[in-house]
Amino acid sequence: MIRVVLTDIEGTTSSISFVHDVLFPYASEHLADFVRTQHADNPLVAEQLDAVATTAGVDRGDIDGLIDTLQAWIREDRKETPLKTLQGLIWEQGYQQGVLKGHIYDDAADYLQRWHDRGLRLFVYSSGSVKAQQLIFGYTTAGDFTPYFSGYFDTRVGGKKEAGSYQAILGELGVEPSTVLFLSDVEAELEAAETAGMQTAWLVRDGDLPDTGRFVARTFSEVDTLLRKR
Ligand SMILES: CSCCC(=O)C(=O)COP(=O)(O)O
Ligand SMILES: [Mg+2]
Repeated sequence: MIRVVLTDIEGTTSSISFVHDVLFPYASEHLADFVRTQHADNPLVAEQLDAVATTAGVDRGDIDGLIDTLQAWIREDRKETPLKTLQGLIWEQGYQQGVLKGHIYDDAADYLQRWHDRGLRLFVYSSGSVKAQQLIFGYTTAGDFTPYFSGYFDTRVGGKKEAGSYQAILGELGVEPSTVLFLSDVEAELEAAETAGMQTAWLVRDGDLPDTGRFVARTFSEVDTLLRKR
């Protein structure tokens, strides 16, 4: 029986276009100013810049080079943990100023609440940092959804296409793998979760439905039919 729902964000609870056409451009626009004003005073920012310098082989004192690297990573949609941490800190300002409002599909909003109220435990696993996850769900156009979640996981447990990441999450949750349903729009992530023993549902929000042996759903309402059966 499924007792835990672990959900992806982009393409699953929230639209890809919100992330790519709103969040990423906002981070790109404010990155240089944010890094230049914060890099000396904020230890968390300094730590991320250390990691960018190491990963990219850029001199740590070359702030322009580090900013150029981060801008390239945003364009390439790289899931690098220091970029994701910095993006979360930059988006925080936008959400707090009311410039950003998180997108959540109506059906996701509806069923996250219903599943929580039915006693299922809900967790997030996204490439966005835990802070970014709490912000997108804390400041949605439909209100604050953070009370429904029991916890959040980001790339600090590992990449989303690696089975080891799901094993690490299972270790932290302390539950049987088959009691967890992982929701995502990316097949390689579903495969990794299945390797770790989780059940999965593939959210296909737009376009043709794939011909696959996996459970495929357009909406969380369709996922609910699976939850009620298993
Ligand atoms: C937490 S909102 C921003 C999402 C993000 O930065 C991203 O890269 C999308 O990753 P996901 O794993 O949710 O597809
Ligand atoms: Mg996704």
